[in-house]
This record gives sequence, C-alpha cells and structure tokens, in this order.
Amino acid sequence: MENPCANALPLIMNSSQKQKTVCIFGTGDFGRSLGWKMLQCGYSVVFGSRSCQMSSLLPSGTEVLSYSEAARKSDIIIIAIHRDHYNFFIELTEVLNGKILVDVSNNLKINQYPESNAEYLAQLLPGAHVVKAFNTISAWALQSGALDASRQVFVCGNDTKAKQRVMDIVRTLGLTPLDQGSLMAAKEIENYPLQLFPMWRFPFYLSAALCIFFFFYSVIRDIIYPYVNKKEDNTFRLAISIPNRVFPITALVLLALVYLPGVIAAILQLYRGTKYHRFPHWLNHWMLCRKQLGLVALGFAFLHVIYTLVIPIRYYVRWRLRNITATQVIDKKDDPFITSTAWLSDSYVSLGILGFFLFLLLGITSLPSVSNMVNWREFRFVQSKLGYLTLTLCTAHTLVYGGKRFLSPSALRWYLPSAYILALIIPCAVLVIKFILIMPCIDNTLTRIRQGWERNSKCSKSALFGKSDVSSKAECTWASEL
Ligand SMILES: NC(=O)C1=CN([C@@H]2O[C@H](COP(=O)(O)OP(=O)(O)OC[C@H]3O[C@@H](n4cnc5c(N)ncnc54)[C@H](OP(=O)(O)O)[C@@H]3O)[C@@H](O)[C@H]2O)C=CC1
Ligand SMILES: [Cu+2]
Repeated sequence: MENPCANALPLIMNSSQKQKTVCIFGTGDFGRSLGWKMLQCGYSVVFGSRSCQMSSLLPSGTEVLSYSEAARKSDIIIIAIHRDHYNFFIELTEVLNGKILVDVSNNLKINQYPESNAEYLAQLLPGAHVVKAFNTISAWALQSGALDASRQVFVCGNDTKAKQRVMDIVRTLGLTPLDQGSLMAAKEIENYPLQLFPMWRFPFYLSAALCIFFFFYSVIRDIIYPYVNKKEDNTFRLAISIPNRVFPITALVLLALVYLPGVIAAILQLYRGTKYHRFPHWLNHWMLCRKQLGLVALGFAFLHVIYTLVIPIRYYVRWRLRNITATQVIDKKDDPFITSTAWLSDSYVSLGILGFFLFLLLGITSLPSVSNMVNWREFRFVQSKLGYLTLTLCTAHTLVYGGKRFLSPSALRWYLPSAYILALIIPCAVLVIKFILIMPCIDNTLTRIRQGWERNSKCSKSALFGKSDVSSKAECTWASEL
C-alpha cells in the first residue's frame, strides 16, 4: 500500500505527532536522507554533528546541535556514522545511557570485523539498547522514493521494547520491518548488502557453460565437419547461424531447469513420505534462484527472436533463394507444394510465437513491482500453470523444428546428433515426470504430504528440530507446483 507520506510534506501535525522527536547522529548522505524522510512522515528531527552549523544541504525544519546536546533531545538516536568513528561515543557514555541507538552502518567487505558493527557499538555503550536497522536501504532510495522492490528493513536487537519502537518508526516511514531476532543476527544483516548478485551467480555460470558447450558442439558439426568432408568453408555461420542455434537451446534448457528442482523436490518428498526433512543444500539453493534462471532464459529467448527476424535480410539466405529459383528456371521444373511441410513450418513458427509470448508474461509477472500487485494464488497460477504451458510450447516448437528430419540417421555427423536433439533431453524428461506426478494417485499422496501428512509418523519428531521449515517454505513459497 502507498504510504501517504511518501511524496508529500506533512501538513498540519497534531501535538502528539509533534512530540515524536528523533535524533540523528551524522549529517552525511544517509543521515540527511533519513532525516528528510522522517520529517515528511511527521517526526521532528534533531541532528547531532561535529559542527553545529546549519548547512543548506540539511532539510529545512531540522535542528543541528552538538552530539551530546542532540542526544538529550530524544531517546531514540540513529547513528548515521561509519564504524571507524564510533570511538568518540565513549565520551558520550553518560548521556547515551538508557537510549535506543539504531545502528545503520555497513562495511566495505563481508566479515570485515570479527564482530558486527552493532555488537561493537553495544560493547562500547553497554548501558544503551542497540538495534540494527535500515542498513539495506540506500540514501538514494530514501530520497528518490525508489523503494519498490526494497521496502524490507531487517531489524534485530536484544531489547524487545527498543526493537518494537524502531519497528514502529520503520512502519511509519512506509517500509516493512522484518524482525530478525537478537543482535546476533546483525552480522548476517550487515553482510547482506555486500553480496554481489548472490542469486544470479548460479544462473550465470550455468548459462555460460551451456552456451560454450553448444557453441563448440555446433562448430564441430556445422563448420569442421563440412570442411573435413567437402572442403566447404562455412565459417560465416559463426556470426548468426550458430548463435541462433546456441541461444534458443540455452533458453529451452534453462527454462526446463527452472522446473526440474520442483520435480526433484516432489520425488524426494514422495520417497521420504514427509515434507519435514530438509532438502539437500544444492537443491535449496537451486530452488531459490529459479526466478533468476527464468529471467536469464528469457534473455536468451529474446536473442533468438531477434536473430530469427533478421534471417530474410541475410546475404546467404537471399543467395540461396535466388539460386534455387534460377536452377528451377533453367531446369524448367518447379517444386511441388507439400501441404505437410507447410503445416510443419507454420506450426513451428506459431508454437514459437505463443511460447515466447507466455515466456514474456512469466518474466513480467516475476518482477517485484508486478508480483506485488497479484495475490499469492494468481502468482502461483502464472508461475506454475503458465510456466508448464510455456515449457510445453517451447519444447513442441523445438520438436516440430526437427520435423521430418527428427531422429533421421542422415542427420548424424560423426555420430553426433543435431544440437537441438540434445537440447530436448531435459525438457522432455521434466515434462514426462511432471505428467506422471499429476496422475491422481500420485498427486493425492503428494498433496497430503504437503499438507503435513507423514507416511512414517516417527519422522514427525524431526519436524520440530533443525531448520526443516526452510525447506518446506522454499517448497511452498516458490510455488510447490513449479
Ligand atoms: N549512504 C548510504 O546509502 C547508506 C549508508 N549507510 C550507513 O550510514 C552511515 C553513514 O553513511 P553516509 O551518510 O553515507 O556517510 P558520510 O560519510 O556521508 O557521513 C558520515 C557522517 O559521520 C559523521 N562523523 C562523525 N564522526 C566523524 C569522523 N570522525 N569523521 C568523519 N565523519 C564523522 C559526519 O557527520 P558530521 O559532520 O555531522 O559530524 C559525517 O557526515 C554509514 O555507517 C553507512 O554504512 C547505510 C545504508 C546506506
Ligand atoms: Cu525457435
């Protein structure tokens, strides 16, 4: 829901709102941005600074005092200062006693210090209640309001009341607080913004590996083989023909790999007869990056579409068409029209268009700004039902592409089948297993397991231990059907 304070300055505040004074230590980028946002949301803001001069950069309506004076004005103090400068707090021990200190700091490297910044602050000031919050929100996002995908604010702290007060502020700013527990969680929260695309790494390496494999495979079949056998120079195929083989194959395999972990998870649950056992780590990680896998696949599908659209303007294609026509004129003989070939060709294109359209739809609905607008059932419907339909259409598109040549021994070169045949292995396997899984007898058992039923009730104890909830959550939040 939109927060009314997001873009408007507060109009008239009533007296109780006016009393909500928050102190911010540090007039740097983050302190100023947060102060500006708080002012808009009805708080009065006092800055603590080394120089007490009001600067034009500071939001008007705020006050700048020395650190110790500012601290006296509020019992909540937001520390928008880098950790390296925390040592001066020792001089403020007395005035900061009993105050709620909100540590927003981040580091430059993962695990830069033995203890988290928030724990360090708590050690420096044992009399204060330290709460970690706001570190995943950037100063830029606070000012520009570009918080669509990152409204979540991780909060942790040892004092429940202090944490609650900070969470109230977070809510008032139109953000979503996520309670992460005690201050021990601060380290993880501080590492979070430093991770570089953690969920994109696996899809990236996987797609690179697929591209490289299919590229060399196609080079052997389409360039080296004709050269060795007929001394034909086909190297020009490196520019468009081979990429336009590698990209759709990568897209199809990646799309199938979005749905493979869900199928493996279902088989594991059926085999174990319970949902309360943790999935292996690799499977959990794989399930968590399905969205990224899907988006990378969509990128490759997009490239395939563009490469396909330019086919008619290629010199090689125009040359071949002219040559065939000329040969037919010289021979005074034309090709008969073959209805089955026309059917195959049209169905191939049509399946491709529909598959790509649904693929786009899947990609768009997985974007946070769109998925926030649909409810959970709608999201699951799109990601699961439409997802399988997309996979089916794209697999059919590839099968029909093979058409009459499909599995014909004449297509083998050095015993190597066409690349698209290899590309079909995983998608077909996923579709076949999924088809088996939705058979009523198996589907019923799986649904019962997912509702908590256990084949072997002894297992139920294990449900209460460990992090079994993680696996079941990964299963049901990232679409149990996927
Ligand atoms: N910028 C961002 O987008 C985000 C920043 N953060 C965190 O917020 C904190 C502040 O970041 P940011 O505002 O960008 O940093 P800045 O360098 O812009 O500001 C830091 C402020 O710290 C104060 N300060 C106190 N003592 C010292 C000292 N000895 N030397 C220098 N400065 C001192 C200064 O305020 P004064 O001159 O008034 O004393 C200074 O403006 C950091 O811990 C950072 O990790 C967290 C999330 C996002
Ligand atoms: Cu295609």
